[in-house]
Amino acid sequence: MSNRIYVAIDTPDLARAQALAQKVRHHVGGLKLGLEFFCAHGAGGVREMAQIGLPVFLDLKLHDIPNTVAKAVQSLSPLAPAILTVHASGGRAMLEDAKAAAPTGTKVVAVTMLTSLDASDLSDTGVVGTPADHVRRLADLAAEAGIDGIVCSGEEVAAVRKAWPKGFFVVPGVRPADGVIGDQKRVVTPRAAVDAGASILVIGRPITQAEDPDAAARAIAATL
Ligand SMILES: O=c1ccn([C@@H]2O[C@H](COP(=O)(O)O)[C@@H](O)[C@H]2O)c(=O)[nH]1
Repeated sequence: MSNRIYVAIDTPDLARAQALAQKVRHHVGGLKLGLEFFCAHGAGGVREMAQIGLPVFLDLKLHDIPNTVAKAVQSLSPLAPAILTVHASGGRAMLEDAKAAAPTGTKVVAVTMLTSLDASDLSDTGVVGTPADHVRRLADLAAEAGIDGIVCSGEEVAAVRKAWPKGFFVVPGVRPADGVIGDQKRVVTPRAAVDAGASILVIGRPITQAEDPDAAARAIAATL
């Protein structure tokens, strides 16, 4: 893949989202639209952003009973996103039904453990074991369910790729060495994520909050 960076366009403002995407379009490989954007603009907003000409990653992290998730995936199908997320913890049947409902060209990837969580957060939710154990368990489940790949942090991706060489690994929680970490907890640099086996990197604020987003995207791309 020529450019592994998907820029997270996290804003409810359509004009700002379009302007940001236009600014960085030559130095990223795709646009990631999440809940903040989708709740404000829905399918129409996604279509507007698709006109920029980059692959669209719809990061809606669907998580519900299998029938509801499958119907949601069907409703999103006309948008033909390049990538769509569901939560791995929705379980085997939900993952299987989500994949079955998705268009052929859409990669369905399962979020394992959010990069904003650490070992202590995991324990707060009653999960026993380390983040690496938890991610590995959910990655195995996703692979068995026929999902295309997973979302995990750069700290786990090498181990899961070893067990699932053909998987598609999405890594958010990516920060340049001098970057502001903010609410993320399991963080690696862009270079470290790629070296560990990330298929694509999701990078938001280090680009979108930079004084010059295009220069920030270009500088990160140059490290890869
Ligand atoms: O585990 C996850 C899953 C998704 N995300 C999303 O990625 C971006 C990261 O934005 P930054 O500004 O680079 O922190 C954001 O849209 C999240 O919803 C994640 O961070 N971690």
